[in-house]
Amino acid sequence: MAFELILASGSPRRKMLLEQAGYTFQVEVSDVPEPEPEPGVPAEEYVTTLAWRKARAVALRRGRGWILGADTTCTVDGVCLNKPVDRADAERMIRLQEGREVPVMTGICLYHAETHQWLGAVERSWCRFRTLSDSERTAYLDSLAWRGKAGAYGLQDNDPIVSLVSGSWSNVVGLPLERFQTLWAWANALSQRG
Ligand SMILES: Cc1cn([C@H]2C[C@H](O)[C@@H](COP(=O)(O)OP(=O)(O)OP(=O)(O)O)O2)c(=O)[nH]c1=O
Repeated sequence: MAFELILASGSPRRKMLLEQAGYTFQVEVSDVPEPEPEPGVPAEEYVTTLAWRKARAVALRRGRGWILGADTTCTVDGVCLNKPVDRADAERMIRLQEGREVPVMTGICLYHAETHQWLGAVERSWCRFRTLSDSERTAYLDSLAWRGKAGAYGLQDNDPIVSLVSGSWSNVVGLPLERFQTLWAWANALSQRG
């Protein structure tokens, strides 16, 4: 028997990934605040904490089912690059990443609304950002393709400015499907045990 799954996310990429992987689920956006990490907080801890908060917020509202929260960030020299707030912020992020290999982390949390049991995981992949000419950078910023995406880019957009070097593709795009599959199997086993 499959248990109820709710995706606590407004990310169209997370919904797409979960649908393409064949899961049946509903969507309810958490809308929890996403403050920048405190100095010294490792990116892994930051994304897993936010994933937990997103899942828990929806769990407390709904009161039943398994709730999936996730959070994605890119890091450069330990600094998290989240979703750019505007064009200048996107440019700052792109300049920081150009010519470098950048780790991308997604934390996920499955939170059971009835028992308050939860399972968490974090995945890391590496992307390479090409060095851009001034006109390429301007054209990219003009395209607005950076909007709503951590690190100001979308690997799924197949733009040659970014390529996957190692690790999971789905992790970069917002949901590490391999990790999720394992957590979901655990969640189902927990629910079956009662
Ligand atoms: C690095 C990268 C991120 N992203 C996206 C995935 C996430 O939607 C977003 C990171 O922001 P998040 O804060 O993780 O997620 P979100 O605000 O979009 O959705 P919610 O909090 O409701 O779950 O960046 C891509 O689509 N492609 C990429 O290559």
